[in-house]
Amino acid sequence: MTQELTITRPDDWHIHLRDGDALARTVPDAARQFARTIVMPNLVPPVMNAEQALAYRDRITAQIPAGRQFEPLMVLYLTDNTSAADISAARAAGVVAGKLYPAGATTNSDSGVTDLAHLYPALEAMQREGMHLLIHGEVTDSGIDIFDREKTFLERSLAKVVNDFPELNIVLEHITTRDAAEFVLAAPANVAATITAHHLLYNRNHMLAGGIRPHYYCLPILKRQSHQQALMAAATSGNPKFFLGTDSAPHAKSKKEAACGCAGSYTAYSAIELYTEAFDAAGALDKLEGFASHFGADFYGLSRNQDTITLVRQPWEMPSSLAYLDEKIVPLCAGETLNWQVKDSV
Ligand SMILES: NC(=O)N[C@@H](CC(=O)O)C(=O)O
Ligand SMILES: [Zn+2]
Ligand SMILES: [Zn+2]
Repeated sequence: MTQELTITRPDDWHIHLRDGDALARTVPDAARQFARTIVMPNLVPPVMNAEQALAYRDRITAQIPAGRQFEPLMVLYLTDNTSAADISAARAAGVVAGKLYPAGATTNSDSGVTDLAHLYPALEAMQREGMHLLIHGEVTDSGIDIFDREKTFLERSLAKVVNDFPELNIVLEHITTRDAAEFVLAAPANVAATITAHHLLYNRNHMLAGGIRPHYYCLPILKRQSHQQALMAAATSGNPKFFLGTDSAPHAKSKKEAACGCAGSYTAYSAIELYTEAFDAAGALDKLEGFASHFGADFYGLSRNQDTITLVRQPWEMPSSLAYLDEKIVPLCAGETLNWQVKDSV
């Protein structure tokens, strides 16, 4: 049995750090493991131009613990009104990607795109400037069952975007279905996907059987076990189209444990340990480094990290809650025993 595993330091290609006082929790948690993170722009109000992205980046970097190397990579929130000029200005400011939220699909997506046709000038500019397109891939049609919204998005929208922008680098974020994994596999090399730790470890039974467990509630929602298995197969396949994106999405305890709870699971506290747990269970620890530390950087055209982290098999208990804003947040796997731990990480 492997007792210790040293890998290139990983990056997180999809994270929600939030803003203001939340950054004191989220930035140190992420920086403990990751060298770089792709920072989601769904703030209130969203990060819609270069100036806002730069100001947000400064608020994040102010929270990096002394002595840590951590680079937030900024993302523009795309709206119906995002212009080619907005894209050029963002690119010039170092923004690496634009994020497509179909309006109403998820947390803070009200300003998102109502019709893809509105986005075509921005997508043309992104393709020209070499800026990546990141997608929350779900339809918002209330007539479509929530468990089918990702699959329907592939058919109704993604196929057309991939076809119309052959030079645009596209990341289908936080995939949750066999259909999405197959779509990405069949697509050209400019289409990739991130996979979360929770979609590898869990399926909808964990959320709904024997009681409703709100901390597993995230979007796109957990699917049936056969989809979980397909995601595990994709993540451990060694195919560089699939890489790590935690989608760690903090919501305070009272907002999760509520009659109408928020969508999002907080995994940043121990994300790499959760992924290691999943890869270990699949007997695929040798595939973790590519997925967590190489393929994302390669897809973004960035150099791989030079330093390493070491994971040790040493059981520990996830705290039942953590300080967050002026209350608490419940990390995924609260109170449970995890087998893997990052060595010397504090
Ligand atoms: N994943 C989630 O359930 N929630 C995310 C938004 C998102 O990534 O869709 C959030 O910002 O809370
Ligand atoms: Zn999303
Ligand atoms: Zn997200």
